[in-house]
Amino acid sequence: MVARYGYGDAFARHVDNNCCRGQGELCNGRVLTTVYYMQDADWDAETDGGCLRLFGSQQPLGEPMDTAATPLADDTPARLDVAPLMDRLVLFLSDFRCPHEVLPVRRREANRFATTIWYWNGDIPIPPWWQPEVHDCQLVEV
Ligand SMILES: O=C(O)CCC(=O)C(=O)O
Ligand SMILES: [Fe+2]
Repeated sequence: MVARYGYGDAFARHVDNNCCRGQGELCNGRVLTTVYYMQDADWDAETDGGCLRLFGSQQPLGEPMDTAATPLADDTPARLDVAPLMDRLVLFLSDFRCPHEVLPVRRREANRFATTIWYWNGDIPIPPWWQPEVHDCQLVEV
């Protein structure tokens, strides 16, 4: 998936696969998330925003898992802000262990481009409720 975030765009905190150790109603089979950033090389995260913010696990590790769809806790502190710098590749686990969000883009006229590829567990069928979302399908000149 290629995504373009313009001025003010953000992506609220979420996990890419709301799943606990392969179990749970909302499992969608995603195992590993890879994000590759492609915007202008002069992107300055301090002024332009758009960082990928990574949080700690949404459930304690090493304890019995609640495999029901788990609400995203909003009280765990951010672990790391990753600047979406040109040519940077970020990999993280898709499940409950890696909640994340995209902070708002703060520069007018800016385009934050990211290509996201999810590595899939082929044993898990794509659930009927999960359909790839199409957001803003304009072609953008770069
Ligand atoms: O663009 C990013 O940094 C992350 C995007 C993301 O979280 C997603 O597409 O699920
Ligand atoms: Fe995500």
